[in-house]
Order: sequence, then C-alpha cells, then structure tokens
Amino acid sequence: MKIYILGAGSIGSLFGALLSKIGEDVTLIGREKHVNAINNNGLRVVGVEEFTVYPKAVTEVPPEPPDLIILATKSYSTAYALECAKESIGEDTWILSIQNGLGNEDEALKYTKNVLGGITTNGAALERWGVVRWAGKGITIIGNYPLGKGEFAERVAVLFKKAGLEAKVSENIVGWKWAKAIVNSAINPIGAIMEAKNGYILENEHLLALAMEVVKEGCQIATQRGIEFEVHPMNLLLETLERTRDNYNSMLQDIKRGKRTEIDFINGKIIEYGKDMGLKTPLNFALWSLVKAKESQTK
Ligand SMILES: NC(=O)C1=CN([C@@H]2O[C@H](COP(=O)(O)OP(=O)(O)OC[C@H]3O[C@@H](n4cnc5c(N)ncnc54)[C@H](O)[C@@H]3O)[C@@H](O)[C@H]2O)C=CC1
Ligand SMILES: CC(C)(CO)C(=O)C(=O)O
Repeated sequence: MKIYILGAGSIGSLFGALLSKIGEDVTLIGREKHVNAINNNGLRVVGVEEFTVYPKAVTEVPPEPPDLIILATKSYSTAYALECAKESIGEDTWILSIQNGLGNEDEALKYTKNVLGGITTNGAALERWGVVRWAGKGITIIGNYPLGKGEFAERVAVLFKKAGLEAKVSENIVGWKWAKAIVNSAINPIGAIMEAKNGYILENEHLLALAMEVVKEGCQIATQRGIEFEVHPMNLLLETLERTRDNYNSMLQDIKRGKRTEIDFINGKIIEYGKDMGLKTPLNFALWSLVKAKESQTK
C-alpha cells in the first residue's frame, strides 16, 4: 500500500518505520532535520523493538495520491498540514488520524469522505533526529469516521497487525475518540498543573476526586451529543492511571519544553461542544484556563 505519514514526529515515525519494515511503500513527511537524518542514516527504532529501515523521507507532500495518509501531527497543526496535502488527496485516498484530541477527523472530512478515526495507546518519543524510541506497546483502534467498520479499515488493521502493532476495528470510533479525549481532559491538565506523574493522581484523594468530576463533566457533553462508549471513560481513566503510573503526561512534557500544548483540542473542544448545546463546563474551563496561563508563563 502507498502510505504517506503526514507529520513524521514521534508516533508518525514509529508507525512509518513499522509499516516500512514489512515492505509497504512508506513516505515520511516531516521537518528538515529529521528528514535529512533519515535520508543519510535511515530511520532507527529503539526500545520495544530495535531495527533500522530506509523509507522515503521528504519535507513537502509528493503530488501522487497515496492509498492512505496517516495524520500524525499535533492537533493544532492538522488544518495547515491537510491544506498542504490537499492536491495529493485522490478520489481513492483514505485519511486516518491517530492523533489525540477531538476535531482532527472533522478537518479531514473537509477534503474527502474517506476518513478513518483512530486512537493509539502506543508510546513513542523522538530520541534524536532519525531515531524514535518505541517506549511502550499499546493498542490501536480504527474505524470509519464517525461510524461504521468498512472494508478499508479492515485492510489497514490487517497491515498494522502484520507490522507488529496490536490493532482492531471498531464500528464506533467516535466513541473511542471521545473516551480517550475525556480521559486526557482529566489526566493531562491535572498532571501538567501539578507537575506530577500520572500515578500521583491515583494516590492523592483530592486529585483523583477532581479527575473523576472532570470525566463526569465530559461524559455529560458526550451523552448530549449522542456519543456512546464501548468502554466507559471512568473505567478507562482508572485503568490508564494505573497503567501509566510512571509517565509524565504529554501536556506536562510540552510545557516543560516550552511547546504549545493540545489543550485547545481536548478540554477546549469539550468546552466548545458544551457551548453549542447551551451547557456549561466549569471544570474543563478552569483546567483549560490554568494550562493556558502555564503555557504563557513558559513563553
Ligand atoms: N507520542 C506518542 O506516544 C503519542 C502521540 N499521540 C498523538 O499523536 C499526535 C502526534 O504526537 P507526537 O508524535 O508525539 O508529536 P510530535 O510533535 O513528535 O510529531 C508531530 C510532527 O509533525 C510535524 N509537522 C507538523 N506540521 C507538519 C506539516 N505541515 N508537514 C509535515 N510535518 C509536520 C512536526 O514537525 C512534528 O515533527 C498528537 O495528537 C499526540 O497527542 C497519540 C498517542 C501516543
Ligand atoms: C495516556 C496518557 C495520559 C499517558 O500519559 C496520554 O495520552 C498523554 O500523556 O497524552
């Protein structure tokens, strides 16, 4: 399959490397330093598995339409990245988002009806240009966005499995996207504000109570929008906190590096969807405001 990785950073490079290893026609689209390193020395994966592959790597989206574009930028870069890719989105091209947050697939729907949603609990980090660490093995769930299974989603899941990724297809990917976003809306800002590992939220009764209330608030908005969950976000919250006890969440990591966070696409989207329905989301608003303030402190 001809696959473009749009946003070859941490998670995109991991998916690109694994798909390239099984012989798929992968092109990584990313920033100059990473692209140059890949072209000079190949793309190295370390951690869960260790290997080097030699996929194509470029800074501009090639004009030929691929079968699949895997969207792996941060959510705040999605709109611009898709605009750069629009000439390469053919009639038969599918776009799959493996990003966190809400709204990425809706951006993709502006260009094609062939959109797959996805969530992944794999952990990846760029160790240096050309080298990606597969920090933790997880599951990837994909499905036609917003709803439905579809033949192409099944084909992609088969490829992912062949590449060594645990993968499954869901008929309700929108439910999974919301469930993950609601969990992130609690863990990420609380961990970022407290500058604490995820496990601390589980150990501290005040933080755990707050996280659970934030999850309830997100669920109210989702339910009003008719979203149904395969796994309830409250269970997912507790399971995620336990499983990622030792992690500093990605929002905290972004703040520490002076980078923009994805708060606008997590708590920000829950606030926005609430407003659309005349519903207030005071907890999400408080966390969003505090993270925004923290972001501006580091600038
Ligand atoms: N890193 C991880 O373990 C996981 C990340 N995610 C989600 O995946 C998304 C990506 O996360 P990361 O890989 O960690 O971020 P990252 O910042 O490491 O990678 C994104 C890359 O996209 C590139 N990019 C942005 N705009 C571009 C454009 N127009 N053309 C080409 N490249 C462009 C950036 O230069 C960057 O290298 C986020 O939504 C994140 O929440 C989800 C699960 C796990
Ligand atoms: C699951 C969790 C909370 C792990 O830290 C995450 O998705 C993140 O850090 O963004």
